[in-house]
Amino acid sequence: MAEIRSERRGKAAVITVHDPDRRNALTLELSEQLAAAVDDAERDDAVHAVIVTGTPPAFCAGADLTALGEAREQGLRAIYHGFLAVARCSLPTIAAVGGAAVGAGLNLALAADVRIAGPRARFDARFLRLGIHPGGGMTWMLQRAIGTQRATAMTLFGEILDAEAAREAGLAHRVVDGDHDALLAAAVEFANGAAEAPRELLKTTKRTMRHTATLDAHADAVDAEIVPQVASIESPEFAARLATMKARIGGN
Ligand SMILES: C/C=C/C(=O)SCCNC(=O)CCNC(=O)[C@H](O)C(C)(C)COP(=O)(O)OP(=O)(O)OC[C@H]1O[C@@H](n2cnc3c(N)ncnc32)[C@H](O)[C@@H]1OP(=O)(O)O
Repeated sequence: MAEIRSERRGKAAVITVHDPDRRNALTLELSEQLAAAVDDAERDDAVHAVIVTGTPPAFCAGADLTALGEAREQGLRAIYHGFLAVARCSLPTIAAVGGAAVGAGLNLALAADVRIAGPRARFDARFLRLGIHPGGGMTWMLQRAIGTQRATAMTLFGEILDAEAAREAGLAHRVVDGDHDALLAAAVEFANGAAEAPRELLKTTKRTMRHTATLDAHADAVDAEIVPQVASIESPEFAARLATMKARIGGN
């Protein structure tokens, strides 16, 4: 049965698009469930990071082709609802890409902060070859992720990147050898890097990063960081951690 599966692994929420027989193609129902699963994870105070993946062999084959011909603005926006929830998630997000990420499936991968690829990952913009204009913010996300030249190669020239090419382009942060379990284990281990940080601080810092990425001047970034930085120094969480650190290094 096509469904979104959600589980907790330590402080990571693992959200899986599960419809392997149809290569995890996004229906309206799956997109709706995906958005709900991301919202659930954000509401769960035990969750510090969100991992999205697809049941092998594909990551996500994009929009459901059987319904795409009938889709108009509302339908398209409904398909995008799922990966846009990933894109606006306040917690750090990882896409564990084990197979083909095509069209809206590439968007789902791009919506995450970090992509970890398995050896069979393939990143395929596809839209134009299908005769459809890119949507869901792909032209924006892809240029931000890998720059205009590489984004143009994928979008206008149809270049498909395998795992290694994606890593070289900076589209994949890491490539992990092995099967889907190994990929997921690596994604969970990576997510553990966010487990020790205070949850609210993760969220504030992610918000700051989004903002400073839009700034031109270094000095404006210093200004943007100073208020949340002072707030963090005034927090009981910092006082406790500082005391622990001082005790460990032998200070007073
Ligand atoms: C607004 C958004 C627009 C977009 O997202 S544009 C992009 C739309 N997506 C596509 O064009 C991708 C189409 N699919 C593929 O290219 C391939 O598949 C894959 C590379 C993803 C995987 O290849 P392989 O592993 O060889 O699988 P297989 O034999 O092609 O397909 C297996 C079954 O999966 C169904 N399927 C695949 N993609 C979709 C889809 N996007 N929507 C609906 N069904 C899909 C097929 O039909 C078939 O089904 P059956 O076994 O019954 O013949």
